[in-house]
Amino acid sequence: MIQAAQVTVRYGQLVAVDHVDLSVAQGEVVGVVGPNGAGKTTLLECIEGLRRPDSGQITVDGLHPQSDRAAMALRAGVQLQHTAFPPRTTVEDICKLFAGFYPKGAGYAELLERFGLSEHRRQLVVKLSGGQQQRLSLALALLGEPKVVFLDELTTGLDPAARRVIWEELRQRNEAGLTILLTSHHMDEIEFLCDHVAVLVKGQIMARGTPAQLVASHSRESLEISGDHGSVRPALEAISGVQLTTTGKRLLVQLDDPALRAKVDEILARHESAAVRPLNPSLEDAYLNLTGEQAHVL
Ligand SMILES: Nc1ncnc2c1ncn2[C@@H]1O[C@H](COP(=O)(O)OP(=O)(O)OP(=O)(O)O)[C@@H](O)[C@H]1O
Repeated sequence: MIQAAQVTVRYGQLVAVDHVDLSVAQGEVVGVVGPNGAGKTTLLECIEGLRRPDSGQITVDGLHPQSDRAAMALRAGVQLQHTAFPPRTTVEDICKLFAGFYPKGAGYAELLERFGLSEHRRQLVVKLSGGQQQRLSLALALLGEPKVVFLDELTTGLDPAARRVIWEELRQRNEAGLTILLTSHHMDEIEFLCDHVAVLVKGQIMARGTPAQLVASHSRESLEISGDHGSVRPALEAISGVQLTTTGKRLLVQLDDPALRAKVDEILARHESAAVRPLNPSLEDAYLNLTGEQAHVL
């Protein structure tokens, strides 16, 4: 459905997207994750046809995103990271306007109901809360029953219940064949929705795979120690390959090699005042390890 080959975008001296290859099969859900400024939005804008890359080739369902714009608009739905709505329009006005763009766009009432916006249909769009505007922009992206949607920071600013509704809606549409390319900073969202993930750092893809593959290859065995961890710290620090991070009253212990666990356990057994909890490896751990340099800078 989406083929991007060697896509490069420069803003002056900055290479925001650097020879990126990305392919998304029909019916697949792919997430692009990465630190702020990694180039995710820029890459999506190129695939959506909103920005021309300096070099590289992109096709979406066999179309060229920029030269086949009219045909693209009928097949692809887009939710931008920020959407500016016209100031004097109501929710219903904007839905009617968008519905008019598509042959199958009339059924917006159901989408508004699904996304909890029915009661706001006569309200000015600019008076919606940030989360409500986000839900509206997602409803508008789905209005034309597209074959593929591009969702930039899908649920940023949404309350937990709204996130669940949106995840379920997308999952159902994906099961019915919708292809989804999204960006998100929420690893739980990526794990819930995505078949594949690409990790973008400084414009380059530095890892890709299923969420489970990324967890298996890039997360480290971790333990959390609460209680009296001050006394145990020096002994753990002395083990090469053990990383310690203090988070509030807790000590996070990460092992570069699972074989170090026996040594760590031996030390912990001598310090009974320290309460130990093993942490399940997660996509967030894998992400932080992959983008460690950026996490460190922050
Ligand atoms: N129009 C622009 N002109 C100049 N530089 C830009 C422009 N848009 C983005 N950039 C720069 O390009 C880099 C990539 O930005 P981009 O918005 O694609 O990152 P992102 O991964 O989407 O970030 P975020 O997670 O913060 O949304 C950043 O360093 C940004 O400052």
